[in-house]
Amino acid sequence: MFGREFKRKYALTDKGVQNVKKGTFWTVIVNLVVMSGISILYLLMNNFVNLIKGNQFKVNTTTILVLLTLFVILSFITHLQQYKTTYGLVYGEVKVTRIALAEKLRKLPLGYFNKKDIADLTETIMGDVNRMEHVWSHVLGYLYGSYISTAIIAIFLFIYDWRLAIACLWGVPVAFGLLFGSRKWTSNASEMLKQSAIRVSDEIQETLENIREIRATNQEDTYLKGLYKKIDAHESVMIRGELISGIFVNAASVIMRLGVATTILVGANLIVHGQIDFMILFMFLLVITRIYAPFDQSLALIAEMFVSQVSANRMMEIYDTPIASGKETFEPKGYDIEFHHVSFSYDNHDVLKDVSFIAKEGEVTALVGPSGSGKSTCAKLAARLWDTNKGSIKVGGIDINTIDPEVLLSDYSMVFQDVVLFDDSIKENIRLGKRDATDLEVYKAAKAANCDEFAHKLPDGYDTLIGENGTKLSGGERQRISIARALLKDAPIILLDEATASLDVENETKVQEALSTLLANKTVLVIAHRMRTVQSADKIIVLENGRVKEEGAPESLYKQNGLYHHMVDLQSESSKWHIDTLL
Ligand SMILES: Nc1ncnc2c1ncn2[C@@H]1O[C@H](COP(=O)(O)OP(=O)(O)OP(=O)(O)O)[C@@H](O)[C@H]1O
Repeated sequence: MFGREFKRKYALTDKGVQNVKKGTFWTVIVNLVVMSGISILYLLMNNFVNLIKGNQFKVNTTTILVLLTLFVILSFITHLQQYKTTYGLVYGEVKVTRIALAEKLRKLPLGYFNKKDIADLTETIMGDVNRMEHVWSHVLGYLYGSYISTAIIAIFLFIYDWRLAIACLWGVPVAFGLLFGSRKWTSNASEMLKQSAIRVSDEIQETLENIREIRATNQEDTYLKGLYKKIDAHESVMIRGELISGIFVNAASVIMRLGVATTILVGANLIVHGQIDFMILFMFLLVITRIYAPFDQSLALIAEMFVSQVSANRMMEIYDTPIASGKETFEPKGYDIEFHHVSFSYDNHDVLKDVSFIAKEGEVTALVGPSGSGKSTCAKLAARLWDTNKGSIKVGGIDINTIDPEVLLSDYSMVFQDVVLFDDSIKENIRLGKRDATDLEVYKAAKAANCDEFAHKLPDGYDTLIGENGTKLSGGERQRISIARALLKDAPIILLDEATASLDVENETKVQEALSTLLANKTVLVIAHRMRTVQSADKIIVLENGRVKEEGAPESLYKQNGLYHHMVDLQSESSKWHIDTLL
């Protein structure tokens, strides 16, 4: 009952399954103890009937008082245990699950995030885990405990009088059958609700992120109208979902309660024919109230369980996605990067086709080519941010697909176009390059990347908080922090994707100096649109439509009169034109 399938179905950890087992056990005990209270009521009623008939009490009052006291004590202890095991332990499960999901996401290949949007993943870690928390604490133990205790009580009832037992219990399987039959509708409604909630939060996120552009283009009304439309749609889906589960839960509850009527009918019939006496019917009616009580609550819980299945499936999908794994040691012979017939596509969009080249250690290799030709993709593949579809990439003779990405990346310094900064101080953002770096090392790298110039103008210098993704800084300042980070890391492989694109000429010259110290004797792969930044490279690879079109040293390549030649000429033409028109 509580095996692997159960664990997967409710996205539980091993400890979580153990806790549900404990919760179930104590729910069974609670239900049986409560049921034993009914025997005391039965004894009291029996005494009362004897009193009316003018007979002696069957059980004396002291015994009944002792039983009552025992019942109260047992009830208190068992309810307390049930509370502790069901509600208390589950909070640990929530924390462990959130950490496990975040840890898994950290190890997933970038391709996974291409298919999922961030609002969706946030909804899983926060919303879905919250929903499951309620199922783990309030539903599973209670439901499974009620199944088991009812089965035990049903066996006793059947032994006592099978006719009354059937009259009393027939409604239970029918009500549950109806709910299980409605599962498809409730699950669909829940999935639709989740999707519409994600659409609303996506829209809100997009509006907030692009607020400047929306204002600049006077699109506030259009955006707000779109948002209101999505909120309205979400409300309708929510009402429809509540209605569907409400209809089925109430119908099931009514069916189950019909059991009271049939028990009275069958019991009265049996009394009339002298087959049972009134006290037996009375006992069955007492038992019914206790059997129905947990099931009545269970009907609503089952509906919640179906709905929660959507959340559990979404969590399991993250758990089940294979991570980019590999060996934990990386001992290459040198740091040459070799692309061997590499092909790659994002989903079904072919981007690189049979690309082969070598970026040698101690040299600067530049990737150039028209926009969209696959330059950045090559850099991302070289760092195993994505895995190749065909061919291989070797560093120092070792296929990088066989190395754990985290281990591999410790040998890379990267400065990409889209700089990522955290809402922390400038100093801590730079220290990300080398966790154990001293303040002095951080300042040295910062100075080399020309961060001094802007950091000293800020109120708290290097301790100034820079806002989410560095919103309080300019593009060039953000890029200099990213370069300082790379300088601090000082790894043997350097990937620079438009590293100095956001800098003005003065800053670019200074940062280039710092970069040239960093680049000495390393394997450097540079992507640049501006041809003058790659003219000092040792080798240039020209990409066109995902294929290597030309390859060689800048001067000899220029002489070939091919695409590179054309690009260099075009850029010097356009810069002349730009200056002329400005003048
Ligand atoms: N994450 C992604 N998901 C889907 N397609 C992508 C993704 N990243 C890039 N692409 C597509 O892959 C192709 C190559 O992109 P890439 O960024 O490698 O080109 P690039 O040569 O670096 O371009 P640019 O010079 O404009 O930066 C483009 O058509 C782009 O639309």
